[in-house]
Amino acid sequence: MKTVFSFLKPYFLCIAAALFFTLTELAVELFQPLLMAKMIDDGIMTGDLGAVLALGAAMVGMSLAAFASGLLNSFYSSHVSQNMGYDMRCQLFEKIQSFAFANFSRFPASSLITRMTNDVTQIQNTVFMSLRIMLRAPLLVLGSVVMAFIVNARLALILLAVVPVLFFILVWLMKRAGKLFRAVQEKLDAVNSVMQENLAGIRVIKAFLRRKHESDRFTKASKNLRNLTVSALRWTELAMPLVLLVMNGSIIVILWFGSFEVTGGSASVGEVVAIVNYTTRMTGAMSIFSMIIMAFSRARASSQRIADVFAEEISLRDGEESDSALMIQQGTIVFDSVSFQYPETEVPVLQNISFTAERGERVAVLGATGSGKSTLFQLLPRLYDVNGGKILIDDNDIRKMKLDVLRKQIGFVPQETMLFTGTVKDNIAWGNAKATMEEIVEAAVHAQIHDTVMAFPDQYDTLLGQKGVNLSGGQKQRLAIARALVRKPKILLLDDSTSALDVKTEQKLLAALKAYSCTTLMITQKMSTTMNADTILLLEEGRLLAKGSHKQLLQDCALYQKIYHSQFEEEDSYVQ
Ligand SMILES: Nc1ncnc2c1ncn2[C@@H]1O[C@H](COP(=O)(O)OP(=O)(O)OP(=O)(O)O)[C@@H](O)[C@H]1O
Repeated sequence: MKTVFSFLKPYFLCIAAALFFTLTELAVELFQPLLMAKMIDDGIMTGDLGAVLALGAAMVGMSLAAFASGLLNSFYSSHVSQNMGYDMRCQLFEKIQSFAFANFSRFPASSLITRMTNDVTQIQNTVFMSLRIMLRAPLLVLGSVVMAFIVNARLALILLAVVPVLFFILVWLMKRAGKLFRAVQEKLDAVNSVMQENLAGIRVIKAFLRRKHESDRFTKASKNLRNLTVSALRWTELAMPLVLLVMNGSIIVILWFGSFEVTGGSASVGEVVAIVNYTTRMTGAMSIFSMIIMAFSRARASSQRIADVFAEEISLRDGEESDSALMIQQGTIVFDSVSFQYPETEVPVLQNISFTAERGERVAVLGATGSGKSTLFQLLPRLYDVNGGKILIDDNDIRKMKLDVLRKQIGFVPQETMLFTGTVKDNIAWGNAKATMEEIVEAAVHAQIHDTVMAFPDQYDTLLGQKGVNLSGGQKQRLAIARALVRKPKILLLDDSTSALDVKTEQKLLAALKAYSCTTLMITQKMSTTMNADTILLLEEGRLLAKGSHKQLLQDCALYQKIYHSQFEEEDSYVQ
């Protein structure tokens, strides 16, 4: 719970106010039975109407004070819990944003979503309850025992014997349930994960008629969640009946001994009534306490899960040089004996890759599927760091550059196009928040999407659905390219980003890119694209098999010749 306490620190004064009003409310509650006893013994038993009225008026006044204190306590409790939850979510979001790709392999997206939503809510609810009633419950129990001693010490001894035993049983239950609730939250992650995959892949699921299969997967995950929650709740639900049994038993014992005390003259009727009243209040408080145990044990588990995210060490260090000399001026890229393997795998994905891409050069990256092309691209904006060798941009090792500086000047169009809910304009400007409308249109024109956008009913204000569902594959790709171009990048990375474009549109797009004089690396499978590149890198199983111009490779590289002939023969056979 250390994490929760650190988030509560800024609200120290509000917490103090909430506790103050809890104590006021509690003081009134504890004095009420005392006044009642006095009213019975000094007013009702003696027939003194004046005393009854005076004590009655005092009781009404105190009840109003308790009401006002309760309201103010609620106000401060919700202020603290909601703001603390807000702070926690914002800081979690910031932390997750700073995660490197390797960190995400330890925290799947579904689990991070549960942590940011459900886990924070569990903590918020518990903080609210704690400030509102949790403190009140143990204090009411303690206060009741003390007041019972003031009223009649002999009868109060019964309570003193019962309360500690009950308290230890409740704490034991809480610890046991806590472990189970951590597992419950993990099962909730699993349900969210299935749900997330289903929503993202709904088209494939329908197309492959896999609804039944997916329903079964969801049912299985939900059943696991239900079963574990039920076993966790069994422990916590044991608490309430246990409290009621023990406390009601205590009342019977108090009445039994009380009757002897009253007969023997060592206790008054009012005293016995007051002690029974305190015991009833304690029963209520203990019942609330047992209910809160469930929330508390769950919040402990949630707090640990949130602490795990905060404790996660970011596996990618930001460069320390803020020197403007380390800005990208030219965009010359040097890969110097670069090797790389993913953190979770044993096998190197790239081995000893060396090449240079001069300013404004167009480099085509070619290779079989799984040969490491996308991985090579991900190393440039430092989505991962190299394991061996180094990457230089304008002679600066990219690990020394500030991540912001580096990424700002790279236009990256990943293989899987990612668009956001919003307008076409918003989606292009996403690449450069400061872009003017002219710059947005200019980028769209160069990306060959402007005419298509102008044909939409609302043109640049046309709303795109989630992930751009209302666009074709080629339209999405061109919008993603426009988003990269609006940054006016020094380096442009196109990861198979023109695969859905016809040859004519692709050629127009490549010609338009000349206006940017950026160094362009493009992964492609199309010979028509490769032929126009200044340099071609041919990858095979993570190694750089050949590099050179189309002419050179066609002369010297057997694999390149094979790819070339296979594609052109294929095209010829289509023509025939
Ligand atoms: N996040 C990852 N974690 C572990 N291994 C990965 C990860 N991403 C890719 N790989 C592995 O790295 C190798 C290279 O993958 P990469 O995506 O770079 O290939 P590619 O040449 O771009 O393939 P394609 O043309 O199919 O996109 C593959 O064997 C792949 O299984």
